[in-house]
Amino acid sequence: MLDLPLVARGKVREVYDAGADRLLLVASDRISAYDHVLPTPIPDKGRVLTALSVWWFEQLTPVLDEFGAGHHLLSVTDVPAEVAGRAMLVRRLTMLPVECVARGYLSGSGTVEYSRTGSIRDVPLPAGLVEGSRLPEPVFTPSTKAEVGEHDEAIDFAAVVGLVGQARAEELRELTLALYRRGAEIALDAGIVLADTKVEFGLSTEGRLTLGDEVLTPDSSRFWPAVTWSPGAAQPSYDKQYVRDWLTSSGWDRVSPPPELPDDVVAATRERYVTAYEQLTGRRFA
Ligand SMILES: Nc1ncnc(-c2cnn(Cc3cccc(F)c3)c2)c1Cl
Repeated sequence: MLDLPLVARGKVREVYDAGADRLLLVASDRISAYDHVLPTPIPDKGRVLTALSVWWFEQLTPVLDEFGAGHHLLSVTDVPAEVAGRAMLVRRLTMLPVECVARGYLSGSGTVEYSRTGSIRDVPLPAGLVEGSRLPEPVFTPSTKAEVGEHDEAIDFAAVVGLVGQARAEELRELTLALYRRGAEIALDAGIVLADTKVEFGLSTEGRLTLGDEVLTPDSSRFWPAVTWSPGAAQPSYDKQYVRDWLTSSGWDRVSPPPELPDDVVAATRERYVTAYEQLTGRRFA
């Protein structure tokens, strides 16, 4: 354990107080599936997802610049040795109470909402869309942060205005959609469909809108292999499908504590994370 005060613990990540208006975001090798954290770690998952976040911060800086916004990353080397490579030293922000989600494809809760209302939030959609369909335009589908372990609660744009004011709400929507569009374009060039993503923003001590948290990772986004994309059914997850399929085949009831993963599923899943990183960034994962 790090000798820093723990600020927050998620399913697969922790946040520590690094003093002087700084935090340490640590990504573990834990993997979650069907809302359960599995007992078997995926070696290097934390390091791959941290390296991917760092790379996305670099790729998305031009978009942030357009909006006069910044990002919170300070360093990945100025971190304790025991978490080297899987920790980000970041500026402490005053986080805005909105989970900013952009969807470019219909899936999960989006499909449920669409099948009930023919739209997603306040955005009417054409008829005939199915699970996995690409949306005519990406849609901003915000939610409020739930307590740890709970699901985020979908909210509409008016509720975002209520939380952060009209101008800030419009800024969050436009910036979230711009970041998603740029990320989806880069990902598709690398053979990965970025179906949706969740980003979080905060205000820096100077009051500047700042992109926080992790960015465009397979844990904060739906990654689908482009080659298997076929609307009409649930799309296979780029990184978690081996785990999901094995858990289903194991007979696990999805309620009792999940079973250990076999070595071959662990190895194949590790390879998916490494391959996603190398395909997206064009860099070898060390
Ligand atoms: N730059 C920032 N300033 C202030 N607060 C945060 C912050 C706090 N929590 N989270 C979400 C989270 C990230 C990882 C592990 C968790 F358990 C929870 C983000 C950040 Cl990133």
